[in-house]
Amino acid sequence: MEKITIKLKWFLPPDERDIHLPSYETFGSAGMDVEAAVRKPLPVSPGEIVLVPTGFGVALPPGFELQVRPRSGLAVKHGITLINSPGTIDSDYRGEIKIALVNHSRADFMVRRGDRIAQLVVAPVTRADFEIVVELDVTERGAGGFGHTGL
Ligand SMILES: O=c1ccn([C@H]2C[C@H](O)[C@@H](COP(=O)(O)OP(=O)(O)OP(=O)(O)O)O2)c(=O)[nH]1
Repeated sequence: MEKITIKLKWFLPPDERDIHLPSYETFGSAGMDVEAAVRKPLPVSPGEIVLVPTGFGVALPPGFELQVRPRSGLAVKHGITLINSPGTIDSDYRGEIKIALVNHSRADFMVRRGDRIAQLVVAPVTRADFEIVVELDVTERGAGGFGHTGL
């Protein structure tokens, strides 16, 4: 398994670094769970979007991104997911990473300090240039899409 090192900077003063660094929960986890660095419990009403601080920022090596993804348990049990899923952390971003939660349930949800609210997946980035052509090559699918093979 490939492993890279990511520089991480706390955005919290030393006496508020009780938040755990993002970490893999099991040997085979693809994502590192990330904790909420809220000072006090933060309610998320039905339909509401909140930006939750994580207390840290990173400098990714060029050629990598971090994808911010929902946790399935929070989504299925509480309707809590990410409004921008998957969020993109660019390799040149130097601000605090924030998690854009949305509450799709009919009940209030409370985000508490240290709650594992999302997961971060390290991913390689491939960039592309465009080559302008007059015609695209012919395929069996053609312009079929959006369920044209049936549901
Ligand atoms: O869930 C997220 C998504 C983004 N970001 C930060 C890191 C990312 O590098 C930056 C910009 O994100 P993005 O490119 O998705 O936002 P944009 O709306 O295109 O803004 P910008 O014009 O600043 O690039 O915001 C987060 O902290 N959390």
